[in-house]
Amino acid sequence: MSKYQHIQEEAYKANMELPKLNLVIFTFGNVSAVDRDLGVFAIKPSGVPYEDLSPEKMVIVDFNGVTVEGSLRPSSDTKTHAVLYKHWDSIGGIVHTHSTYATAWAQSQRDIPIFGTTHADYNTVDIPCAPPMSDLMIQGDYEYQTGHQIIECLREKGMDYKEVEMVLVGNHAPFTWGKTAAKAVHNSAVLEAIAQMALLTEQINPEAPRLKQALINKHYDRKHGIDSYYGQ
Ligand SMILES: O=C(CO)[C@@H](O)[C@@H](O)COP(=O)(O)O
Repeated sequence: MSKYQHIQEEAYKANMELPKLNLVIFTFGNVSAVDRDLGVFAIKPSGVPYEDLSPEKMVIVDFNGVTVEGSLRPSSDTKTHAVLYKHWDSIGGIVHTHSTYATAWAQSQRDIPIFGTTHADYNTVDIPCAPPMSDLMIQGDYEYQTGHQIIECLREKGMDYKEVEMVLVGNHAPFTWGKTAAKAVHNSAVLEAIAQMALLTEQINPEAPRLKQALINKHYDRKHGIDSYYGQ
């Protein structure tokens, strides 16, 4: 039994949720799960269809993106995951998809405006869209630079990765994260729903106003505040 079995199983289960939630077709995404004590994460092998996955096929990689265990090549996005784990020390899982609506906002290079309470249940701000990668970044260590582009985007906007657990990368697609791989998948599904609702909102009313601050605070706080009264 591998000493990495627990994160391989966590990553496997989380990856298998992506097609079930209609967040990917073919091999359009990847999930990873980290073990901070061991300094490694388990990630989907590159280009392997979801139906062919198993826990043992999850590749074990260190925070420099170097394979530690596994015979398959890890996801082509491995270095982006590695950079985020290295810089954000409380995240436990990362998801990358090309889910249709979130990706459409990313391709449009637009933050997703906070139009309604669904959005405010999860975030008090517009979902940030990082600028597209420069030629220099693309010609350099592209996936490593993508990680830094995400970190820099949140830093510039004064956002805390512990509060805003989702981002769009301009011209590319979304990345989400969370305390666990399952939470990161949950955040991907939430992001996709918010992205679809925001697009429809703008189509129905191109002048739709952003949600007023009192409602943003009310909805976020009743779910996440110290006086939260959401759920059991
Ligand atoms: O971003 C992309 C493709 O544009 C990749 O994330 C996607 O194809 C998944 O790649 P991997 O199979 O994880 O290497």
